[in-house]
Amino acid sequence: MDKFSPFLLLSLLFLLACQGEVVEEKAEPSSEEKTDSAVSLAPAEDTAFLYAEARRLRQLEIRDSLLSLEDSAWVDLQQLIPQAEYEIRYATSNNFMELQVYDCPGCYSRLAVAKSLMKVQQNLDSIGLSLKFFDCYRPSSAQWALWKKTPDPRYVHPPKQGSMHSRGNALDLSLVDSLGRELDMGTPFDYFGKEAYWSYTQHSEEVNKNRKLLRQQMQAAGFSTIRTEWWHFVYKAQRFPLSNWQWSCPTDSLEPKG
Ligand SMILES: C[C@@H](N)C(=O)N[C@H](C)C(=O)O
Ligand SMILES: [Zn+2]
Repeated sequence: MDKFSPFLLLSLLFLLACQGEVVEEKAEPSSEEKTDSAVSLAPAEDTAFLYAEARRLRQLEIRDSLLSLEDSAWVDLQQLIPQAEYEIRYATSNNFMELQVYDCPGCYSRLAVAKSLMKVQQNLDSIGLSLKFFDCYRPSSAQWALWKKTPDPRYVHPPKQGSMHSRGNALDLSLVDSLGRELDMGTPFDYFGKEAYWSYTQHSEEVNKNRKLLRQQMQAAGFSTIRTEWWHFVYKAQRFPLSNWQWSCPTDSLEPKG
């Protein structure tokens, strides 16, 4: 486990104290248990509870520290929106490149953008749905790689101008139900064709309803769409500078790409 802050340690001590009270209420121990009592610790389930509680407090602490940063700070969306799904496709070979582009998965945005996404997720919580992220911040170098494969501005933003993803302003995402199943949006993510356009009229009622819900939720939180990709959303209130910042990867995830 990570280092504990004094706050966290105090919380744990408090929890341990409470734990003591509960133990006293338990039935008289057997003679065998009495013999062991000098060395016995809390039962396994109590220890698991303490660890879970310590983890929860640590997550709250991380979340609060991220939320106190400046609007342009890079923040990890998995820390701020843990209930969402994350399948960062360019960290796998399951994408239109058929190649792993990122060394490891990461879903980052600017803090201002993340705060709006938190509002979207909060609304979705009340109807049993969640966001599912396919791509978030994308370093400029990765945008060049995508452009080399598909130099078509309808589907990949020219890297010379810079993608909104490389500003930390854009996200590629969909919706999932409470079992993590994607809602039908008519095409897969990164389907480069007319069926992915907002204007395509031949989809089923179900697809139209799902797309409308996604667009309404995102627009209400300050995001705009682009004509050709139902999954791509851009935060409008601020336009951040282009970046080639790279998130760090756990050392054991740095396996050869291919
Ligand atoms: C490549 C696709 N996922 C995407 O994000 N396209 C937009 C237009 C971009 O490259 O910024
Ligand atoms: Zn996009």
